[in-house]
Formats: sequence, structure tokens, C-alpha cells
Amino acid sequence: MSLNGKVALVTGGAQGIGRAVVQSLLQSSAKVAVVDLNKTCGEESKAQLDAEFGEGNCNFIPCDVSNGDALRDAFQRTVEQFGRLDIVINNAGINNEKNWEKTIQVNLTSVIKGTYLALEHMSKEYGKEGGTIINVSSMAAFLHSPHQPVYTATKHGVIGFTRAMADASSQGDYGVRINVLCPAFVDTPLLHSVEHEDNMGKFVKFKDDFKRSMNKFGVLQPALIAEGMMRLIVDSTLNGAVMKITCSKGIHFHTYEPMSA
Ligand SMILES: NC(=O)C1=CN([C@@H]2O[C@H](COP(=O)(O)OP(=O)(O)OC[C@H]3O[C@@H](n4cnc5c(N)ncnc54)[C@H](O)[C@@H]3O)[C@@H](O)[C@H]2O)C=CC1
Ligand SMILES: CC/C=C\C[C@H](O)[C@H](O)/C=C/C=C/C=C\C=C\C(=O)C/C=C\CCC(=O)O
Repeated sequence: MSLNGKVALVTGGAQGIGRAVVQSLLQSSAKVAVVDLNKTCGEESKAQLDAEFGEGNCNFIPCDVSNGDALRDAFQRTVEQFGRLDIVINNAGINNEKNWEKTIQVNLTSVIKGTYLALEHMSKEYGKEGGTIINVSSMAAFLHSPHQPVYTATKHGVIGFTRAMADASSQGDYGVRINVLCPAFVDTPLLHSVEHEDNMGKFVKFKDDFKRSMNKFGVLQPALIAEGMMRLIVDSTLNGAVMKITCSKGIHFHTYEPMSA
């Protein structure tokens, strides 16, 4: 699939799932802005991607997505450098039950802000050409664990927000498709925070419950999540879709019961 001429912005793109998605976007000839808090990892990653895909295709923008002004600047810098914006992946996320207010800021508030900023740059409402937004949730929104209550709440929130915004986009003729992706366990640095009291606080004592679940359901590789992401990016029929990726069923979609009186 070619995304030649398209420009993407990926939050949390310096490592893990975001890094795999950035790689797939560059393989498809898109230009990519990597927006991430981690300067060391972001700069290392950009150097490797420049070596693989050539300079000028990828930009690293250091930014804490929970800082609204910094996030706005990151969008502005992307458009200034690459001339347009077509694809936004709100992927940055943390797992911190100790500092749970921060978890809400990064995992939910910043996804909402990232979606609104994306619309300012892509929606027909703002005189732009349209585009696509993907918000990253988790299978934790479908199968919760006592180990991460606030993380789970944020991931429920991302699904509800995304589905409502997808309806707003189709009814308001924004020309922007908005979808949500829910991976099960993925082999990234985030997954290793399960053991850390610094992250999990008092809920760390439930880590065996979480690990049992991981052993039961298996652990995915980031490349498969990037494959699902690319499907959401290119399939022009999808809006308000909730994509799940699990070891047992691979890439598939959640279906909702129709409302009955
Ligand atoms: N790894 C897993 O098992 C799963 C992860 N997810 C979700 O996928 C997304 C990506 O997670 P992973 O790649 O696993 O995590 P990761 O920890 O490997 O990578 C996350 C990236 O986001 C960046 N980041 C964190 N806070 C930030 C902030 N405030 N501003 C800017 N960048 C920030 C980090 O520096 C890092 O580069 C998250 O939303 C996570 O909740 C969903 C389901 C499963
Ligand atoms: C400390 C842990 C840190 C990070 C991991 C994240 O919390 C991650 O977001 C959590 C993922 C939780 C996944 C939970 C369930 C996985 C379930 C399955 O794989 C399969 C279950 C059902 C498949 C059928 C269906 O699709 O409905």
C-alpha cells in the first residue's frame, strides 16, 4: 500500500507499538513526525530510521503530550515541516496506578486533545482536506484486571470518546475517519512495568493475577499491531470501528448489540 504524499503524526512513537507503526508508515512512503517525551530514545530512533529510509522523511519532536501547549506546537511544527497532515495516531500511554491522575492526563485527556488538534488540521469544518485518526485503547477495556483500575478506566474512556467523535465526524461531514485500536498484551517496555511498585502502587500485589492472564492469552509482537493500524489507515469504509488484536483471533472487530427499547 502506498501512502506517498501523506503526512502522519504518531505520539509515543519512539519505542514499542508507536515505533513499529512509524516504521510501517515509512515503509509505505508516508512522511512521519514522531512526538515523544523520551529524547534519548526519540533521537536514537530517528537516526536509525534516517539510515533505513533516508533523511527528510521522519522528524522527531520532543513533547510531553500532557502539556497542551507543547502538543499544539508539535502539530504546528509537523505541518510547517511537511506542509500538511493526513494521519494522526494518538498512541502515547502510561501505566501508573500510583500517580493515577497523570495516567488519566496522558491516556485520556491527551487523546482527546490530540483528536481535537488533529481535527483543526484535517477537518473540512476547518477548511481542510480530511484525514484519519486512530486512538489507541487496550483489550483491558474488555477484560479488566484488579491490577490496573485507572488504566482500565482510561481505556474505556478512549473507546467511548472515539465512537462518539466518529459519529460527530460523519454527521458533521468532517471528512475525517476516527477509529480505535485495542491490542491485547504486547511485548514492549510498558508490559514490564507490571512488576514495579513505582508504577502499580498498592495494586502490585495483584501482579500474579495479571501474569496468569498474560500466560493464558499470550503476548503479541508490535509488528502485528502495526499491521492492524495500517488496515485502519487505508480502509476508507471504517469509521467508529473498534479493532481488537489478540493471539487467539488475530486482527478482528468488536461488534456491539443494537440498542433495544
Ligand atoms: N504493551 C501492551 O501490552 C499494550 C499497550 N497498549 C497501549 O499502546 C500504547 C503504546 O504502548 P507501548 O508501546 O506498549 O508502551 P511503551 O512504554 O513501550 O511506549 C510508549 C511510548 O510513549 C511515550 N510516552 C509516554 N508518556 C508520554 C507523554 N506524556 N508524552 C509523550 N510521549 C509519552 C514513551 O516515551 C514511549 O516512547 C499505549 O497507549 C498503551 O496503553 C494497549 C494494549 C496493550
Ligand atoms: C502492567 C501492564 C502494562 C501494560 C499492559 C497494558 O496494561 C495492556 O494495555 C493490557 C492489556 C490487557 C489485555 C487483556 C486481555 C486480553 C485478552 C485476550 O487476549 C483474548 C480475549 C478475548 C478474545 C475474544 C475477543 O476478541 O472478544
